[in-house]
Amino acid sequence: MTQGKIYQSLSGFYDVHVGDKIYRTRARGNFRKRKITPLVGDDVEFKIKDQDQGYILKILPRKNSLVRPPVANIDQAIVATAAIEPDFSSNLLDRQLIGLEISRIKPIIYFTKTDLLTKDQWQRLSQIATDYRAIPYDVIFPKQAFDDASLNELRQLFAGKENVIMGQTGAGKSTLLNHLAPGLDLATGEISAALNRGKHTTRKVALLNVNDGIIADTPGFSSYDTFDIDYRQLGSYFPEFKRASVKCRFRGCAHVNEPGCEVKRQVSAGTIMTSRYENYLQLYTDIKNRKPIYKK
Ligand SMILES: Nc1nc2c(ncn2[C@@H]2O[C@H](COP(=O)(O)OP(=O)(O)OP(=O)(O)O)[C@@H](O)[C@H]2O)c(=O)[nH]1
Ligand SMILES: [Zn+2]
Repeated sequence: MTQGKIYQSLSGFYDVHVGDKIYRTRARGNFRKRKITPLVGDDVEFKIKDQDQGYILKILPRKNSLVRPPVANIDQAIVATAAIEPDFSSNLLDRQLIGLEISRIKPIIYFTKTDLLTKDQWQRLSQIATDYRAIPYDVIFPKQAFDDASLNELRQLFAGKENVIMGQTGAGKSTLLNHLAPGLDLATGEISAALNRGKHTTRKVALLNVNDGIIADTPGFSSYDTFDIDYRQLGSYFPEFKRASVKCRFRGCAHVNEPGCEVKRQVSAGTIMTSRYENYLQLYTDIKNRKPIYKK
């Protein structure tokens, strides 16, 4: 039996890396019966069949896993966030951040396409970056597209870790990775102007070795599922709400209609972003009113 890590998954095959060697494996039939799908990032035990082929026998316990993108054992996530083209969406960013908080994966927000901003847009977006930094999140807002300072900051943050890069289709994930590690030469796509939708250049999830770290490039997405959490827990996935809530008058304050709510006070005072609070209320209502999922 040999141990390795799944770097890539394609049509039922899993490429398992052991040092420099790659084995093309399949999962054994009983995984399917037990409804277990191996994920990119999984550490597995497998049996070598021929020289470079094999069967996965066992998936080792996962530290964590994400549904979208489907990866396992991730330390931190680079959230590629378009400043423009497509327009910055605080709702999309906050949803990604909440998903990561739920999975206990550290987010790093990287703004792309800051070079395309007009002066006014630049001021608005760089203020937004500052506000996210205060939450606090690691935020990289490049002065020039792919300047050395931003790339080096990112390289330092992800060295020695297992990372994932995520973000809306067309956000610039593959382009960013190509700048980080020019040897990768990943395909990138022009955004279709007519549809204003990305072309979905990246079709699969794959791990790449980049500057002493591992990174998963992932396909973009256009929508998000709602989260599998209790609506009363939602506030705890907003670090700045969680911090403020110790000063709310009521324990278990939902920060909606309660008097003496510190979160609402800080929204009025401008120390909590209004957009974050609005996104919170919207999600809170969505999750609260969600139809129960009946198990068959
Ligand atoms: N001006 C500018 N263009 C960028 C930047 N980043 C990406 N682009 C362009 O945006 C388009 C989409 O970039 P991709 O890297 O393919 O985007 P992606 O997020 O990997 O997209 P999917 O693979 O579909 O998920 C390409 O035409 C890139 O050249 C940037 O910082 N500045
Ligand atoms: Zn409150």
